[in-house]
Amino acid sequence: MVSQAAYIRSTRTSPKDFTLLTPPMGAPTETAHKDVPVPSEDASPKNDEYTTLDLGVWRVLLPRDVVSGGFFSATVSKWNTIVFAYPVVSRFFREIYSLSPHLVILVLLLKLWGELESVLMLYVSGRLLRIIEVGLTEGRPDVNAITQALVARLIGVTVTAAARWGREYISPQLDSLIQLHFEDHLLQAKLRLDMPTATDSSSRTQATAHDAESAFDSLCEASMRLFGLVSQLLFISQQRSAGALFTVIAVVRPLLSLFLAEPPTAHVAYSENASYLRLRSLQSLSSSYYRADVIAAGDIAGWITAEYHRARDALGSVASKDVWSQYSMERTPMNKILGEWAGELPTLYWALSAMLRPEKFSMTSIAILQQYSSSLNYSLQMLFWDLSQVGKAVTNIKILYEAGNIKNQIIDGDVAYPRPSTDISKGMDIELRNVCFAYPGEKAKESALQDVSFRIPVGSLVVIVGANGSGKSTIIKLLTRLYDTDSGAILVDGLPIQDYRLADLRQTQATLSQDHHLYPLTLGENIGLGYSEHVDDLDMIMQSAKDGGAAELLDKFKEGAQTTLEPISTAFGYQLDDDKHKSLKGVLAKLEKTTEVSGGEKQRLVASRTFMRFRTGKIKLLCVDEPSSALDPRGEFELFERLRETGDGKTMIFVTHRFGHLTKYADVIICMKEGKVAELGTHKDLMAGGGEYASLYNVQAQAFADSEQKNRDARKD
Ligand SMILES: Nc1ncnc2c1ncn2[C@@H]1O[C@H](COP(=O)(O)OP(=O)(O)OP(=O)(O)O)[C@@H](O)[C@H]1O
Repeated sequence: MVSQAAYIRSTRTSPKDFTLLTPPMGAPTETAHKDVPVPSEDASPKNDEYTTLDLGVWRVLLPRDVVSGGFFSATVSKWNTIVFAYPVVSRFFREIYSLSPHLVILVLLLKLWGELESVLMLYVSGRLLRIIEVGLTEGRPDVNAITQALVARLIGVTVTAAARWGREYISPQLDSLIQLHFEDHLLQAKLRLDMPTATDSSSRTQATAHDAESAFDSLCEASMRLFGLVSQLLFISQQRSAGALFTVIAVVRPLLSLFLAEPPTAHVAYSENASYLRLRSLQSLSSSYYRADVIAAGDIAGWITAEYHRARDALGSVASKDVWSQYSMERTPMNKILGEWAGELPTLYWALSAMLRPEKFSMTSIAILQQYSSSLNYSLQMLFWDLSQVGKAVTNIKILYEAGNIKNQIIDGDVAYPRPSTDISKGMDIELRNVCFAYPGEKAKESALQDVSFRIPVGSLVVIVGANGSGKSTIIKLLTRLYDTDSGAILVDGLPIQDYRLADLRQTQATLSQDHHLYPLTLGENIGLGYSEHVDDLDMIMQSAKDGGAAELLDKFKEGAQTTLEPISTAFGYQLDDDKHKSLKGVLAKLEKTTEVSGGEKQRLVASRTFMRFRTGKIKLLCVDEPSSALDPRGEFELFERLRETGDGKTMIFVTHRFGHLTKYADVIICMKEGKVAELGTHKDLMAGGGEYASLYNVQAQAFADSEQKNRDARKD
């Protein structure tokens, strides 16, 4: 543990001074620092609310209030956290109690017994020792009394073992109830998040349902432990052989350890050490994730190893052990020495008592006192540990409940869509006016869309083309309100898109892109969820599968639409030996197996979901974003034809790189370049213009011409 003095000193000196003045064991010396690129001061975040500390390769940011106030400030702040969190903690307990009152009461009673038992055992053991001592001094042991004490002890031990078994048996049932209850809470909280909020790490909830279970456990343990400790203190201070003075002496050591110990404080840690980061990157290249790439690259294993050794040499002796271990290292041996001295106080007490009042002392008294002091020491240490978990538990409970209140960045509108005056069977009228948009946290110099304007009349077929990164998909994401524009406006049927109720708007849109995934559900559900009210309608599902080109795929599987391709895997093995547990390993391999489909087959399933969506009869806008990269040419042709036929009369937007037959049907082609509309018009107009579109088209046309020429030459030969 870091001493309080060293801890406070770190706040008064610069991080660099701190490292030089009081290097922790194994911490870098200045020479070691020279071997590695030291991050410039400017690179570190600056803030009045925290101070920095360098620990090996790590830079640790510590909250200034805790650092300057040290232990007391940390304790007060923790206490405040707990007191102010009372309403939320009481809601937490009420909810858990309502899940199963009898289980909660039973678990609490069993925990309570665990604490009472330690006091009872102190009493019974002391009594047994005394009876034996009297018997030994008188040369006539009191067999009855000894037997009674032994039986009492045996009963106590038996009840304790039974209570422990009961707790182990019952607690998992309550834990599961708590976990499922809060999993449900988090499920709903997460499902209501919009795209920018869900992908924003600052608003993403860190709590898990498992935290609820641990929080309940920590809070109960801490309360019970406190009860147990108070009972022990009262019991020991009432004993003739101990008394109040001994009780105080016995708790000095654990109390001192609390003052000397570094309280676990909130902190942020990161490493900017280039050699360390390089080591981690190189080490990750051995993972299965990169296996295919590393193999495909030829023999780069030698290069990886050599680079790893170079980075390791450059890192030198700078400690890279985890932050917590380094943070917890003692700066001086004084704390340990003081702690050990304090631990000797009970011995000093009984040694002095034996010298000053020999008539009142015996070996039995010494043994009993030692029992008392070690019992108090243990209970206090455990209580401090439990209390240290209470702050974390309270914080986690607050995070769990706050997950339900996270504000979505996309604000819902209140106008119903479609408006009663519009024709429900027709498409959407769309206009973009000077739209600018940058993704949250985007690192590129230019934003994704800059001053984009165009109009798409009801029922048009629009094709958006352009180079990679030119902003095509971003337009689709704004039209489906996955994101909102930074400036400018998107008008839908003449009104700003933000005015409409999101749920209404989404009901009228169908999107198909290569970003869509298969759900870990049945194939039927994967298609049927395009129209959730008919998720079990097998006829409708099969018809949609036919439209999306997935009907043959469903036929391939024994269980047809009931097949689950990627079930959630729960199988795991533990300490399986290659030779001894061959059959078990075989079972595990079978359990882990998922049914694979090809990339094109996956795209057909996702497309079928879109066709299912059309069956709602509410779709007014179809957005198709390059969904056919893995489809064979016939598959792609058929998909586009069926989409065109199905969506006839609706507004349709296709994003594509392939200048195939779609462009010839297009009412308008929008050609994007570097986030701006470069050109807009029909295929004929744009070809005649000889601009960006014509140049992209000609590259593909040339490739076709070349391959045709090759074929002709080959036939001649
Ligand atoms: N989630 C994101 N976060 C940050 N930047 C993004 C994100 N998605 C896209 N971008 C950036 O926005 C710009 C436009 O991307 P967009 O996906 O719209 O291009 P695109 O024309 O569809 O490209 P492609 O043809 O490769 O699919 C690119 O510079 C891209 O790097």
